[in-house]
Parts: sequence; C-alpha cells; structure tokens
Amino acid sequence: MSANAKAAEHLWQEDLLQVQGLRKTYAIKGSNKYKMTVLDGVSLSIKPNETVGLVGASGAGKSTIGRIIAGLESSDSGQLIYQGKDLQRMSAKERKEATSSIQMIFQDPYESLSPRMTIEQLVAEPLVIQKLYAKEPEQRRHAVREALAEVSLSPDRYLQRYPHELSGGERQRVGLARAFITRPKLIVADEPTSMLDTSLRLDLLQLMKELSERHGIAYLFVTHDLALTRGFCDRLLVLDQGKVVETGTPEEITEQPQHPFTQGFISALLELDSF
Ligand SMILES: Nc1ncnc2c1ncn2[C@@H]1O[C@H](COP(=O)(O)OP(=O)(O)OP(=O)(O)O)[C@@H](O)[C@H]1O
Repeated sequence: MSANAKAAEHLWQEDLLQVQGLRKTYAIKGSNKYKMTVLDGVSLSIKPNETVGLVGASGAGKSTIGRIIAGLESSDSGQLIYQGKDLQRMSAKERKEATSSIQMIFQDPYESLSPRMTIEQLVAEPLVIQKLYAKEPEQRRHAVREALAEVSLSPDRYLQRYPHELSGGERQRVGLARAFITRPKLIVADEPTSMLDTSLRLDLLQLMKELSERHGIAYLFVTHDLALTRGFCDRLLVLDQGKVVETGTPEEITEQPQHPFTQGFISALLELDSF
C-alpha cells in the first residue's frame, strides 16, 4: 500500500467523508465568458454516525455541496475522500460503487416521487438502480417492507398506494425509506423539512435521529432553519458565499457566533422571530 493510500486509510478511521478545497463555478446565463463562483474552496469533514448541519443564507452554495457529495453534480476542483478513498481519482463506474452508500433526500417530496409509481415501486427503485436482489424478488419485497417499517409506515397500508394519496409528512417518510433501503452510511438531507409544518418537522427529525442511532447513519443536514439544528445536529458549519466561515455546536453558533457573517445571520433571524 502506498504512503498516500495508507494516510487515506488512517483518515477514514476518523472521518467518513473529507472534503478539501472544493470549488465550483457556473456559467452566467447569456455569457460564455463570465462565470460565477459558487463554492470557493470548501473544506469539511463528517465522522461516522455524526449529524452535521450546513447553514447559511439563500444562495450560499449549500445545496451545491450536497449535490456534489451525493454525486449528482461534479466540482471544478477539490478532493472528496469517502471511506478513505479519493473519489476524484476514480472512474465513473468505480465512483458509483464507492458511493453506493451515500443517499440523498430532497426538499420537495411532491417533486422527488414519480406520481405514476406505487409506494412499493418507489421504495424498491434504488435497489433496482443498484441491481440489488435482481433475481430475488421475494427478498426485494421483504427489503421494501422492512424500509417502510423503519420509517413507521405500515407496509400493508402503504405498499399499493400512490404519492398523491399521502400527506406531505408521509411522502417525506417514503423519501427517507427510499434513502434507507440501500443501507447508507451517509444521507445528504437537503431541507427535508421545509415544506412540512412545525410538528411534522420535529417528527421527521426524530425519525431520522432514531434511524441514525439504530443503523449508524451520518447526515449532512442542509437547512435555513437554525432552530431545528438544536437537539438534532452534533455540529454546524456556517457557509457564506461559498466558504465555510465558522463551525461549532448549534449552541455555540447561536449563542456565541464568532464570525461577522454568523453574527449578522443570527441577529437577522432573531429580528424575524420577534415579528
Ligand atoms: N445548475 C445551476 N446553474 C447555474 N447556477 C446555479 C445552478 N445551481 C445553483 N446555481 C446558483 O448557485 C448559487 C448557489 O446555489 P445553491 O442552491 O447551492 O444555494 P443554497 O445555499 O442551497 O440556496 P437555497 O438555500 O436558496 O437553496 C445560487 O446563486 C444559484 O442560483
């Protein structure tokens, strides 16, 4: 084993994911000359089982980081080391295999679930994509039932239903079951609660926490809502204009923000709350 590979292996004993110097630019619409820098050298790490919150103003680049980590988008440069393996150095096929244990859940459960598929088909879909249990339909059905039970949806009640027959909270649970069915080590959760009302938000976070405790799942939780991170996140990263400017526990960030951006962000939130 090379010295580099050894160092990477050592890192993985501590960090599930290491992101170093991530940069991303997008072409500005109507211009083939100018580009907008969205991520400007982002570094972060996530330990196994850890819940890390990514907070910041709209447009700061939070979702872009999530999408790059989940493999839905590529970066311009930077390193992504997942379970000790440098993903940027792999072929697309190798990377797909290495990241099969990273899943993503989205803000809008209405958009992310195809309306023509039953809940059984929707929850089974990640297995189909990853060609898991392809020749064992019985085991596949069992895995779907198990995943639904894990998110507290009774399989007998839900398997044959369609997304439009479900409430927003139930749909988001289906999204979580879809993420869970491949037994991920890391779930990127991009504003999963923002379309739910307050009590349902807390229910979903409670469920995510229980899943993490039972199955050792780490989360990167992208949110605007700092209040939600207390009691859910172990650690927060504050993102401003494509850079991580501060990190700390939710209590540290909300009670003693150090960076001027975080101080402004918190006081703006407090002002909003007092309306
Ligand atoms: N595919 C794309 N093409 C061009 N610009 C994009 C693309 N995706 C995102 N952007 C731009 O990149 C910036 C960061 O977007 P991103 O969605 O990552 O921010 P965010 O922090 O998640 O914001 P929000 O909280 O509003 O979702 C924004 O200015 C956005 O308009």
